[in-house]
Amino acid sequence: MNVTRNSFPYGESIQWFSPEAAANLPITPLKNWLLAKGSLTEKLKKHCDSFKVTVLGEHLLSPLPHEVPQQTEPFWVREVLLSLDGTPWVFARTLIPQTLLNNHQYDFLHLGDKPLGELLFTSNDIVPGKIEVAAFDTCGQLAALATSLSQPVLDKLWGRRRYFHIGSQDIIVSEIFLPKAVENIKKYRLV
Ligand SMILES: C=C(O[C@@H]1C=C(C(=O)O)C=C[C@H]1O)C(=O)O
Repeated sequence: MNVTRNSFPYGESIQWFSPEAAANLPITPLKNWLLAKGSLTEKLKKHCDSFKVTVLGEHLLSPLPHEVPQQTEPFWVREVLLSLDGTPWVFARTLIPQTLLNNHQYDFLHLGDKPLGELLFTSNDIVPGKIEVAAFDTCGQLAALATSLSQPVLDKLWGRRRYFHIGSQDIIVSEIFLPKAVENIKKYRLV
């Protein structure tokens, strides 16, 4: 894996759509992964012996253009790769409002290689919200990341964005399925 923290952030600005409004959603089983409501970490762990979170970078950053409308203050941005048995399957980018960083109930700043989902899905105060979807071009920044991971991008990369409500604040988690994930999900009809 020859990605480095030097290229962080990798995130790419895109228009997200509600699944109902999205054109040409992929067919199942990939569609089911895009719209699954539970922890992606737990879902991925069922399909490997070794699951790993690799942090590509974490920092207070301004959102990408149009990423968080009406918001100007910086967010804590965390980008990771989720790998199954050494192969990256998912690129994830999470935006955490600064006001939540002072919330001592959740230690977002020191997650390290612990999956964020283990925190988000174990608190009754964190409420999963809507899911949006998007398809990233084969010539974009995330496609370049996949290529650098020795995963040629022959088709659009599908991703989803989920909102997690904590009080009046939202954590925004986007997850893009890399070619190897799509290949295995389709080949073995993984659920
Ligand atoms: C939100 C979840 O956490 C996962 C882990 C992440 C991380 O550690 O940064 C980011 C996105 C998710 O794929 C989940 O498991 O559903």
